[in-house]
Amino acid sequence: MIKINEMEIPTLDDLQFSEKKVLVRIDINSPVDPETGKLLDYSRIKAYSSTIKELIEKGNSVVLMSHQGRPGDNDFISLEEHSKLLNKYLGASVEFVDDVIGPYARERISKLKPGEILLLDNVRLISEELIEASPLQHAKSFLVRRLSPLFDGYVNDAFAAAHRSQASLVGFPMILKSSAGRVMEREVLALSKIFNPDDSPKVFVLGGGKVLDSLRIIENLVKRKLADRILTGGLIAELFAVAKGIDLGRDNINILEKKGLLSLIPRARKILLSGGPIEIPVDFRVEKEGKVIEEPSSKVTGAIKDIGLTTMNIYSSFIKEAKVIVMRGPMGIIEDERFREGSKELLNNALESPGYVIIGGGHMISMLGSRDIESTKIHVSTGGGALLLFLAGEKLPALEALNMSRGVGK
Ligand SMILES: Nc1ncnc2c1ncn2[C@@H]1O[C@H](COP(=O)(O)OP(=O)(O)O)[C@@H](O)[C@H]1O
Ligand SMILES: O=C(OP(=O)(O)O)[C@H](O)COP(=O)(O)O
Repeated sequence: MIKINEMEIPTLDDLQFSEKKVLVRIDINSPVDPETGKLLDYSRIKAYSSTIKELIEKGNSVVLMSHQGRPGDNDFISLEEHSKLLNKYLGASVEFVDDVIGPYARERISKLKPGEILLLDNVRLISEELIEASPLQHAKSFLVRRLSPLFDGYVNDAFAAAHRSQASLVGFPMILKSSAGRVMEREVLALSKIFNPDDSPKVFVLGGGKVLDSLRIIENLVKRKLADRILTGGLIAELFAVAKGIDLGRDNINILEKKGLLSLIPRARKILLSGGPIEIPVDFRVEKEGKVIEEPSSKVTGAIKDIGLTTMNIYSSFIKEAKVIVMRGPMGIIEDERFREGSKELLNNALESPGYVIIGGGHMISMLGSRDIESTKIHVSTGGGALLLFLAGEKLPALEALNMSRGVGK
């Protein structure tokens, strides 16, 4: 049992699943090359071997479930490639089922034999999965009602998605005997141990494209006075620049508008006015007429794709002085080799600094590449938004649902 934040979360040790049929929610949502549609990084896929092997070795049959991307985004793809990689890293057969709750999936699950492993297709193909609702509401979803009768138990190992109150993450623990998986257990225990709110200076490096997540994280960090500096990059940096009254030029404003982000400007402005320790880039690396140039944030005319050199130096000086550095979300469009330098530079400075580094998020983890990170001064989390919200002290719905699940189920 994990006891944390007044919660008691069952682990695999508490439920001792053996010779059962177990639904396992993992998070193998991974960066995708927008040109080829192929996966760019396998870190999350590799992470789940221990949980799956432990269940199989006890004679259980396992059905894996995950999301990939979001409908409408170019990384919203089927999990077929993921199943081949799971097969490779597990060293066991993982059968891909191109269905989620339909008759074929249910038929195949009902015929599972001990030791067999299935991977269902992208759970966000089911529209109700994208609804944020309570565990009890999601317990009544088609997803939960169609699948839960087929299983003896449910394991949630998707720490990286634990901040989402979505059906596959919070509904099943209301019906089935449930536990955290080993990835979830390790992340929660490790982060609770290493993250001491009193350690300072604490520098957060927040970038990426999930601006709503980042705003929620920054509001928590500022409210709880957990950050000594918040260095922004990616789209969140652009939002704060506009909130500060900086004109980023029509191209960049159009991108923010197209993504529905301009309505978030008042929230960003409120954070700035409250004295939040927010740093925004003083220059950007932009693409203009096919060329890559650097422009000061006060005179941007090209399409912003990364932070600029002066900003890299300023941010690096903060990082070098930090006792703890938390990084989530890249500084630029790292899928394009030309716009990786900002993220790479800050990551290198963090790893070379005397501070303790916590890095998370599918894209930022991919920046580690094959670097040897066995050092004791870094924690690589599978989570990005989930990691930051957990560190910021916010309740994670998936953990809350597991806490509520004690005593539930057959
Ligand atoms: N300036 C930018 N404009 C548009 N997209 C950006 C920008 N900087 C970074 N991104 C995008 O952010 C995405 C990663 O964001 P996110 O998913 O929040 O990171 P993580 O996976 O590390 O949590 C990448 O696809 C990247 O292309
Ligand atoms: O990649 C994830 O989050 P992250 O981008 O914060 O690392 C999780 O899989 C959650 O994905 P979502 O943000 O589409 O719900």
